[in-house]
Amino acid sequence: MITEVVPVPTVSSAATYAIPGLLVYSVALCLYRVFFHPLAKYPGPLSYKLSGWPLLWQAYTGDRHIWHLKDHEKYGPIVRIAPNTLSFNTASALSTIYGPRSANVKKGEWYKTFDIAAGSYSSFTETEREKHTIKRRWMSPAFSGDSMKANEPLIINIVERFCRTLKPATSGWGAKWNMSEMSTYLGFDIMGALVFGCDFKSVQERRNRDLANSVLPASMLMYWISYLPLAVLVRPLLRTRLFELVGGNSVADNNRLIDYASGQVQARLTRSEVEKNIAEGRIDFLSRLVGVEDKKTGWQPTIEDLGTESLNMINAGADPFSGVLAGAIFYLVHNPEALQKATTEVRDTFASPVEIQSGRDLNECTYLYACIEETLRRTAPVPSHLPRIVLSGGMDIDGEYLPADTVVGVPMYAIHHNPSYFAEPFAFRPERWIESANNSLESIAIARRAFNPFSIGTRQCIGRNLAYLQLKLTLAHLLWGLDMRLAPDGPGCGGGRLGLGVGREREDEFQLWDAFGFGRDGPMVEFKVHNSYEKAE
Ligand code: HEM
Repeated sequence: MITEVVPVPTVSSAATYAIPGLLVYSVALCLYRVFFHPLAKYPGPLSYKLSGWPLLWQAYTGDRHIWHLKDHEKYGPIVRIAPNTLSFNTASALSTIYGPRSANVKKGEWYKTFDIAAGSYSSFTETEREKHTIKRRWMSPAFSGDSMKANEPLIINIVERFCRTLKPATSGWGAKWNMSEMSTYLGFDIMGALVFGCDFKSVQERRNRDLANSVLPASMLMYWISYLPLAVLVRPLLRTRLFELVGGNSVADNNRLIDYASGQVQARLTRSEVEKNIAEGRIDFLSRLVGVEDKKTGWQPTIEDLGTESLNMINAGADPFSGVLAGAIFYLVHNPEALQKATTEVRDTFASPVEIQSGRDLNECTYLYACIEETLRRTAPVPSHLPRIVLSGGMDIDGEYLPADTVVGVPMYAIHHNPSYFAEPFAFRPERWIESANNSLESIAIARRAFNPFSIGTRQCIGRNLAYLQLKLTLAHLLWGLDMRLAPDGPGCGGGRLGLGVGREREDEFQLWDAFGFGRDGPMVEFKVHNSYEKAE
């Protein structure tokens, strides 16, 4: 009997077909992306049009915001920054994309990786609009005016402790402090107290600094990983040992933070426990969220929802505040005239530190407020895009029709340094926010339209008022009690310098390493006790 021999494909014969096939596919894809793609007509470097890898690299290095600014300077208000992504640098695009509830966009794929390791999406990363509306409703009471008022004494207490830690024991200038580090601990202590009701004292004691120090590296890691073209494949690996081995300390840190948050949730699992806590005066944000049912839909948070949300409040709440505080101190010590004006205003307004609290007097510190606004402009904590994806039906932005699935965004650092909205954008000028003979209401309104450190619209920061309160209270207490100056050997730390990288040359610019919350260092600052501080004690 003759048996028919069926040829078995060998590795080499498979490669004979696969390699040319892959080459043809790649060439066809490149040609399509450059010449036939719906975004083909928009300007941008060729490498951006071909693949998303340049964007990923920029996110990985922390330089993305600088690239966006440079690309807009070179190519104009609309730049194609990845095959499917457009960046806009106009106030009109900002309000079209992020402003109205009816805007035909939702949060992009990027968000689906950021905090999924904790088991659920938070109000920050939820991309589905209806689900987000429910979560936002759920969170709102924690951020209400009443809640702010109830929590203010707690914040003031932690801020006063912070000032006492920085205060030198003698009458001269004291030790130098790295204000990025100290602000990180302050931000963590405040959010730890508000969210979990825990007094970490990481400003004063080293024992809990590991947890505080893990927030930013974990966020920076997840920031660029979420831009991986195949991030969807990475998501299931995020909590595995393999990922810890590959990602190193930042992954381990992220996991430790997740475990801490879920431990706190476990401790409050029943509403009756929570009621007991509240009765005993423990009304932390987490306690407000446990066991609450959405009246309109009947939705109730799962354990994972609670864990992710509390983690999100630490990530989203602590670090942006800390970065902005360090930035404000950087700009004040580098701009003695502004420091002098803000200090005089605070000291003239308040006769003693107990008077420094929310209310009319604090609101009337207009120069202090202008310093905060100017810092938020220069050091927006999310310096690049908040990516939004166009939904079915497409949408018009700045007169351009964009089809569904296009990713769009306005990079904050670029628009905050756009001279069409901010004259001399690289100057620290709090005066630009105050009406005067040299600064009309109209030029302030133009600036305001492009100013969006907390984003705008339905997805804008829920902690905005809390963040302003924290910034005002901290700066007012610091300026009231202490004189501050750049440490004599401090120049160079925190600012730009030649050799630090393209766009990082300005010595008087606080350097940001792009992420959600940004990487930073310095300034190195010394403090001296102001007379009236001594009298008040
Ligand atoms: C200076 C301080 C802060 C800045 C500049 C800031 C900035 C932002 C920005 C730009 C967003 C929008 C993110 C996006 O669209 O992807 C956001 C969202 C958010 N922020 Fe803040 N933030 C600050 C402080 C806080 C604080 C203190 C909290 C309190 C927990 C907080 C909680 C949140 C939450 C929960 C979201 C998600 C909101 C939503 O999508 O509904 N942030 N923040």
